[in-house]
Amino acid sequence: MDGAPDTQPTRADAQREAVIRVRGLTNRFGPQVVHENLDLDVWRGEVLGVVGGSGTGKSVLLRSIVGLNKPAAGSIEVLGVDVLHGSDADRRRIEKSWGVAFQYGALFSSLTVLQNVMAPMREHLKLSKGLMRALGELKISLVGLPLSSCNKFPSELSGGMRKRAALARALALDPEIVFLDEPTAGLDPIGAAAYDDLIGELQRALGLTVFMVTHDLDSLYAICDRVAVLAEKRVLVEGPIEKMATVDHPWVQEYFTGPRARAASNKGRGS
Ligand SMILES: Nc1ncnc2c1ncn2[C@@H]1O[C@H](COP(=O)(O)OP(=O)(O)OP(=O)(O)O)[C@@H](O)[C@H]1O
Repeated sequence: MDGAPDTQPTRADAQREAVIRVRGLTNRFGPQVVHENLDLDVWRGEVLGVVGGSGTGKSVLLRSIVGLNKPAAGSIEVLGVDVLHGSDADRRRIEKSWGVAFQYGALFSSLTVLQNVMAPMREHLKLSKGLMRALGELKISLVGLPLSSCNKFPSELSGGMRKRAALARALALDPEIVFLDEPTAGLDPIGAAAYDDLIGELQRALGLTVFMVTHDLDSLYAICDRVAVLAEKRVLVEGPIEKMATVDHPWVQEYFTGPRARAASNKGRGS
């Protein structure tokens, strides 16, 4: 490994549309530098898996893109809008184009599932209550939750159901891009596989672009079109998962060629 980022644009890249374009991103917390000069493109319609060791800044990257963390330097464009310096109107417009499901759901605990899903509609759309309710129920069905869960509070749901409810809320405004932070963390293997299937199905049916922070090798093999590895404060390497085993870097080697990776790879190929 010569240490150079393996992110040189190819001719195929030039033909794809970057719905997210991150350039020269630097994030610091006091003396700690989390990202330094990080570049990343996310292509329309892909499922991108963002991986890396603990503390490499996967969540900080996600939070920077959706405007919840102010970087020290760099630029971030989502659907052509400058997320860091755009006008308030641009920001509101762009916020309607994405949905975010955080690791622990981050649902409003005092609202029911349906009220949670309706919350972004109340904020961004001028719709009658009846219409919001109908759309909310539709999103709840779409993620495979029974309609009986509409009137439950988050504390009355299982962990897996909470994740689905968070996904329903992320889909509330018919977004083009969905951000998922460790969507299968804490789920049992069957629940995690079912959640992966759901994401894959929704991505295809709705034409979503999915930015997924994950540690889950099964998810990477099952649904990700491309993987971006965060290491050494930047995107060290990106590309199809098959490429990762050839990358000469200790963390990448350990992660992508260990026994868990081999098992996930076999599962992903259906063998
Ligand atoms: N608001 C903050 N204030 C100070 N430090 C922070 C803040 N947010 C994140 N950090 C630090 O930035 C680093 C990257 O955090 P981040 O949560 O992005 O890591 P991660 O790659 O998602 O890790 P994990 O896989 O363990 O979830 C960590 O060292 C974390 O402590």
